[in-house]
Amino acid sequence: MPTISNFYTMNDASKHNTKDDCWIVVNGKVYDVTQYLDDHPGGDDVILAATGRDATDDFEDAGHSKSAREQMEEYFIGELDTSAPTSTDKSYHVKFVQLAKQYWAVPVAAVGISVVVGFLYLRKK
Ligand code: HEM
Repeated sequence: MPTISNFYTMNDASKHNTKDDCWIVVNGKVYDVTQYLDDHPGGDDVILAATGRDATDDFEDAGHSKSAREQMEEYFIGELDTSAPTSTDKSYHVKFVQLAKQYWAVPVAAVGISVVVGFLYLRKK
């Protein structure tokens, strides 16, 4: 029987980063491990620290057993949607708007100073 999978972006997953609501992303899959945090032999802190990002390396580095990997599937809730832009993959116009928002004061200050200097210069004449 075909299974229909949910898709979540990294942004969606990163909103679930507390002890009462905790999702992790490992190997392109999203897991809701809220109910498992207290039972995790490696402690809840390591899992909480791995939220909001790809936790594959941390998960693999811990050398999880086959049974740990099987147990993990109980918490599977969907696949990672990699088609959505992430914070490290922004289109040029998004970057431009962000920079414009961040640095709008620079051209405004330059124009303001020029106007004041021009005004003072004209008054001296
Ligand atoms: C649903 C997800 C997870 C499950 C079911 C799970 C399960 C387990 C289990 C059963 C162990 C005991 C050793 C073993 O049998 O391999 C373990 C150990 C450990 N886990 Fe996880 N784990 C999960 C996610 C994670 C994540 C995301 C991390 C790191 C960010 C992590 C870090 C560790 C560490 C560091 C240990 C070693 C503890 C020690 O040896 O003292 N685990 N985990």
